[in-house]
Amino acid sequence: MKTVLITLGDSNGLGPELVCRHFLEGASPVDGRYLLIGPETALTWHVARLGGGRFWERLAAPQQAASRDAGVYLYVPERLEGMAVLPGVENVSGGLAAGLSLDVACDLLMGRLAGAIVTGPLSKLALNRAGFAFPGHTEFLAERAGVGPEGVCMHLCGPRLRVSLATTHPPLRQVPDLITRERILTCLRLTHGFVTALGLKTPIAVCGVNPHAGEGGLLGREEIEVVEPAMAEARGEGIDAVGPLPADTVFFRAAAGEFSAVLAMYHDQGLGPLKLLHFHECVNVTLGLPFIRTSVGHGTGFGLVGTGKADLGSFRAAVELARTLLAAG
Ligand SMILES: NC(=O)C1=CN([C@@H]2O[C@H](COP(=O)(O)OP(=O)(O)OC[C@H]3O[C@@H](n4cnc5c(N)ncnc54)[C@H](O)[C@@H]3O)[C@@H](O)[C@H]2O)C=CC1
Ligand SMILES: NCC(=O)COP(=O)(O)O
Repeated sequence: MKTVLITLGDSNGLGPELVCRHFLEGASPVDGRYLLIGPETALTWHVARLGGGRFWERLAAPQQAASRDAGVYLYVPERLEGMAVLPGVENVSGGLAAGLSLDVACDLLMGRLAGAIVTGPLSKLALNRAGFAFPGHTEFLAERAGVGPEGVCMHLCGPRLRVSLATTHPPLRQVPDLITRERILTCLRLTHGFVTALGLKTPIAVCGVNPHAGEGGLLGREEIEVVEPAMAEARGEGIDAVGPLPADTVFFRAAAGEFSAVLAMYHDQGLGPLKLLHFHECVNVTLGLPFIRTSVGHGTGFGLVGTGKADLGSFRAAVELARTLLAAG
């Protein structure tokens, strides 16, 4: 049995609350071995508010999980012991909790003491203010896994729409220069591998960079000079890729079932449509890592913490997908 790690993410964000609700409202007995990583104070705050009981067993060292039965375990990194939590408040402590927890998780994953990680949401700003110079989990995990940001592809999936991103979190001004032939090819290979593993056989659609996919060069030349050559190379490898297609209509077609996934060129081009359709059920998967990583599609939702209004769907879907991918080997 392989361990699934669950990092609480920002200790003041929605992560700890969703973890508590997932296990308190979930089926018993627990369907696998889970190791939670983060400050216990964040969990006890929510358990008290929710009126539940303690549902985890505390471990002195995270490596101990590997020899335990199915159940829910908790490891608290030393510096997070007894840490004060301020649910709903974005501060450096929340970023520190997220960063230190992720660090421990990476050691376990790279040491093959766990097979998958489900990450609770973190604040990119708080993470950086706490001294972790990464734009998000994706880049953090890629570096710690030794594949680097160029070796991974951010992918978010829901029941009808699946979207990969050619670029992750750069400022928009930098995007065109980061869309290279190699980058598109890497994302197409990784997306193809993922949709094939899901048993999907329809083509992958590739978005244009410019309005109307450049309109034959009239509205921009990236499609002709970069995207099309990369796609031709991908097709030579047996990847069924269609496009570049105008991004204003491709998602509508994909949601209707025409494509297995859409490769979008940048964050908001792909995630706006995805979240419009699947906000409460989508899962963020990092393709290209040597282990499985899934996450909620939403962020820290500071304003919702402790109100009881947060939807649990995306978190539940993230855990379920991690388990499915783990079972598939
Ligand atoms: N995987 C991760 O760690 C992610 C982290 N973030 C980070 O989260 C922070 C906050 O980002 P925002 O843009 O405000 O996005 P957000 O997803 O936290 O919030 C956007 C809107 O959705 C609502 N919302 C969020 N989660 C919800 C849930 N489970 N149920 C119902 N409503 C929910 C919020 O109340 C807000 O109105 C930022 O620092 C961002 O970078 C954002 C996305 C993913
Ligand atoms: N909008 C997706 C997102 O920001 C995910 O970031 P990451 O923390 O998973 O890298």
